[in-house]
Amino acid sequence: MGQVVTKFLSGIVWPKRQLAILMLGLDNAGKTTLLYKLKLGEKVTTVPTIGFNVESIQYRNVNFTVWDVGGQDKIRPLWKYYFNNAHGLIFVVDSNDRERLLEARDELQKLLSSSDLSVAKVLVFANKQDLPNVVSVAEVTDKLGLLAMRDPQWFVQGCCGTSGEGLYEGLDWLAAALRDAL
Ligand SMILES: Nc1nc2c(ncn2[C@@H]2O[C@H](COP(=O)(O)OP(=O)(O)OP(=O)(O)O)[C@@H](O)[C@H]2O)c(=O)[nH]1
Ligand SMILES: [Mg+2]
Repeated sequence: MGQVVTKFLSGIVWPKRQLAILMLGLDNAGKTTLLYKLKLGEKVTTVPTIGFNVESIQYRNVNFTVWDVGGQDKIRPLWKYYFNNAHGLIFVVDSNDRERLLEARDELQKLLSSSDLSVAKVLVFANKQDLPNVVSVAEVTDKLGLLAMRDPQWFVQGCCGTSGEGLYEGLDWLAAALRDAL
């Protein structure tokens, strides 16, 4: 009974914040893996996403609605249909895919220069940090051209979508950075 009352009261005193997050990145970056690690706490077997997945993730006092959209080059033109009302962007990079870091940079820069996407904050997940020949978080930051960018505010978090390492640190930054959003 006491627990029920406490839960009820905490809902009144600290209502849950709702944040809509768009998650994009090249194909094979690990977006869907990361989404379901956060949602289910386990590593799922994925297939390339044709279309999107959407899940709500409760973390601390925030309800994140995360839209994970397929990243294959042929379907990237569809990203713009998901821009509406996103508070923040999560851009996922395969840190083990050196050859495609420039392609990732081009896609990210295109997104951020689009007048249709008006996100205030960008969290970059430098994913697959468990692999042996991975590019460091500092190098990912440099290669994506972020150092010269002030607006929107960004943060790069190293992570491993399969083990979950780093994922909640990223969400902590996003929740704090978007504190005034809603
Ligand atoms: N070693 C390692 N593999 C990962 C990690 N995250 C994802 N993967 C693997 O990378 C592959 C692609 O993952 P997905 O989550 O399907 O990639 P995606 O970004 O959703 O790809 P699209 O849907 O095509 O845009 C899968 O085989 C995952 O198991 C990670 O942190 N480390
Ligand atoms: Mg996917």
